[in-house]
Amino acid sequence: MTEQTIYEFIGGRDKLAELAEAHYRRCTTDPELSKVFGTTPRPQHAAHLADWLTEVFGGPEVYTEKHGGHQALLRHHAGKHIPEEARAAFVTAFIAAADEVGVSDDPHLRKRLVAYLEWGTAIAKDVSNVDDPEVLVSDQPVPKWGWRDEESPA
Ligand code: HEM
Repeated sequence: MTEQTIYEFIGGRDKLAELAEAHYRRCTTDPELSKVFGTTPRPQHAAHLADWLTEVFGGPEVYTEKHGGHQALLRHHAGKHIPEEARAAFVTAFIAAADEVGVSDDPHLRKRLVAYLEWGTAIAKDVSNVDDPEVLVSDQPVPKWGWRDEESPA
């Protein structure tokens, strides 16, 4: 039997879309996060985040097909100057959103989600200190995050 991907285990695109929406609501209302995200939601943000998460967690490669892949994601963070408090708040908000929308509390799933978030937010913070998006060049594919350490790029 083929092992389920994290994408399938969570509940596919619909659950990831719910999660992305709940997370993004927190980004524009949380005191630390709204310093970076602002308080006016951008209409496409949650859907694009859901596409990214879909691809990272082993679903269809929709972020690569529709939104420009890894390099595009890096460039979205250029010049945002993300402070450590906001990076940490992003992780906390994502897990709170997962609870809110009823993502499984399976301990291994939750461990892999936190590991992904810590890894991904550290990169976002790092590249956010680059002001010119053109400087951020990547020929890497969108990372895939599996159930085991050796199945992830960290
Ligand atoms: C795992 C880590 C992260 C992922 C997967 C992620 C994902 C994304 C995506 C998909 C976009 C593009 C949205 C669009 O196309 O409209 C984006 C933009 C953005 N991200 Fe992130 N992000 C991460 C970490 C962070 C962190 C830690 C912060 C700040 C605390 C942050 C702040 C922003 C901002 C300010 C934008 C651009 C403005 C906007 O679209 O609302 N991101 N991010």
